[in-house]
Amino acid sequence: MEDSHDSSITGSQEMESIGLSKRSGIYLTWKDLWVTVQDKVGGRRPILQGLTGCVQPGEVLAIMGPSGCGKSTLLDALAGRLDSNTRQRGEILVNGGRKQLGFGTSAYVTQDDILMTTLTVREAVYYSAQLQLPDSMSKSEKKERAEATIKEMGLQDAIDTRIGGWNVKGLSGGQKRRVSICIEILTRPKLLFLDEPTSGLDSAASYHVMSRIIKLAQQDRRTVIASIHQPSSEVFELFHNLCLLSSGRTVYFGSTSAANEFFALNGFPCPPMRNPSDHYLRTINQDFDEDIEQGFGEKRSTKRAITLLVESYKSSENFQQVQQLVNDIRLQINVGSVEKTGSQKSGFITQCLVLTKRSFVNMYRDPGYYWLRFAIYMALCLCVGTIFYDIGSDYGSIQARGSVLMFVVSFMTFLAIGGFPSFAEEMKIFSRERMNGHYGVASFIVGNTLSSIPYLLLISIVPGAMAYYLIGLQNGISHFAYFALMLFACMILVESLMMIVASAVPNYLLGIITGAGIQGIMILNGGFFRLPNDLPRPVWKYPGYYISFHKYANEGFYKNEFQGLVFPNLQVGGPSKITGDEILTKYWQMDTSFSKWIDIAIVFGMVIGYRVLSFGIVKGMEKLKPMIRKCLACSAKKRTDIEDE
Ligand SMILES: Nc1ncnc2c1ncn2[C@@H]1O[C@H](COP(=O)(O)OP(=O)(O)OP(=O)(O)O)[C@@H](O)[C@H]1O
Repeated sequence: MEDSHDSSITGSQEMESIGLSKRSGIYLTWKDLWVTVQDKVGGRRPILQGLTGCVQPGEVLAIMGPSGCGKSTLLDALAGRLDSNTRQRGEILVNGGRKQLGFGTSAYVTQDDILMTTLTVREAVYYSAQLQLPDSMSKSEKKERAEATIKEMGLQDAIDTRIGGWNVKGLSGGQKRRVSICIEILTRPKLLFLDEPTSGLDSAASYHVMSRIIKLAQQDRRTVIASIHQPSSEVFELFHNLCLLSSGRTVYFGSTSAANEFFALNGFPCPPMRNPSDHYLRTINQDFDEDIEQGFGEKRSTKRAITLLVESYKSSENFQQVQQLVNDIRLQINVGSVEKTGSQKSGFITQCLVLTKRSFVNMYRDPGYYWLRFAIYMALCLCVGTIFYDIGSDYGSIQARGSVLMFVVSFMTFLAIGGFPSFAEEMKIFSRERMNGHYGVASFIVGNTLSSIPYLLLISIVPGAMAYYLIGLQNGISHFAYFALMLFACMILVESLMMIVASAVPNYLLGIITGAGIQGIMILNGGFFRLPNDLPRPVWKYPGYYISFHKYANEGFYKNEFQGLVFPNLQVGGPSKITGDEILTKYWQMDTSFSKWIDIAIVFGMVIGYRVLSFGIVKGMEKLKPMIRKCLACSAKKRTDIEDE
């Protein structure tokens, strides 16, 4: 049976091999592609083992195989998105050259639907259109493109339905999948990667979605690669070529129509009335190793069946043809010919405005972002206001004022951490959109900052006023204005701190713990629990004291409250009255040589510093990841060369 392998594949491929250089579109080839990860004992475990293949304009390639066989890894490797802990070896060429796939050239639809759950389908796609499509397109053109794409994906009936999340039931899983696809095909990219585009869709929806994607591919000679789990026979037939993997090895690469013949000739004919793709997957799934029925009533173990098929493919004429085609593409395609379809994206100002608006709407609709916090602040301020009600101006009120202000600086600002889960969700969306090049890091930071200002102002003013006037802190609107402004500055600072944490620690539970820990240290260093002069002095006071924003916030709040007031002095032997300035220097050991406005300016300066730092971290990570991967690939290559010698 094995002798007949070559002849079984001959003639089954309908790949182009002549006149490639005259063709437009994207030719993607990969040759001897290996991807490895570190295993538990310090060695390297291969995920992809020497894969070779190609995909051409107008074609849709299906990557299939059992769960964990490396489908997503192959997609990620081809799209240049592998994790930094993986190492890649082999050659991936775009139109015959080592080109970076940029915005407008390629798009990637991830397996998880990371969408803004508070938006409707129309809003999600339209905001995305505004971000991705160039400023040269009018608003109405962008709207039209968004609506046409929604229609293409069969979502017109759900157009005004919210995507839905933990608090609101919205779209079904399959509809969310289609929204994700809509967003990525808005720019009509020349190369499209789809990770499980039909997961969660029923067979009719899968068919319609895939046939629309295939139409898109053929319309403008787009190149499409999709990993797919369990296509129905109708969907399977839509694909032009199939890359069948098992444990990172190629079992079959060639036209979908010839796969049946390949399996039959190797002794695994597809039984009548069975979906061919189900048959292939069952034949090569070794997770539940069972005997596979071979032709003529014979049975073989799955492992043996896979080895046989892999070896058979390697020695087949089909494999030679694929290699030949990969070489032809490399030699004939003009390296510089990567066309960019929508390479022009919206400008910085448009991105900032759209992101501000989108984020503002999301914050308004997501109760977990600010509204819950607003309610808690109201309750807290009512509590603080009643506990410290009408604080008076006797000697005992000095300590009480200090305590209540410290509570405001530490706990009330600490609570800003509560919005972190919602913020982490927004960061996930940012990461997906950023990976696909929809907009820049700076636009995101500006958008997030501007959209949060109205909510933070509201929280500082309304509950703040309730607490301020119930307690009876220093009279005068300018004093209250300073109090509210400093509270606002502290809250936006904590949010900026959490932005840094989220850039470095994307998991929100870990993020909350990290953020809470950092704030705990800062509170301790703020100069209240241990007065400034009593702090240890390794070099110049305790360094944490200067880094902690609580120091400046405390100073600002205290100066605002105490300066201008006079209290009776009950200390034996002292004068009968004590001024606010004396309290600041003697009791609280604060530096009064500069004004409270300097303190607030320092806090606002820290806000800017923190936001710039998060920009730097995100940018740095983006730059660092490819560098690390490049270095690792180089060292892996050197090691292999040495081993070969
Ligand atoms: N960055 C990584 N670090 C460690 N292991 C990884 C990494 N990426 C992938 N793997 C492992 O490689 C194997 C293949 O993973 P991959 O996600 O590519 O499979 P898949 O075929 O897409 O699976 P599924 O169909 O279930 O999504 C899995 O065992 C996975 O755990």
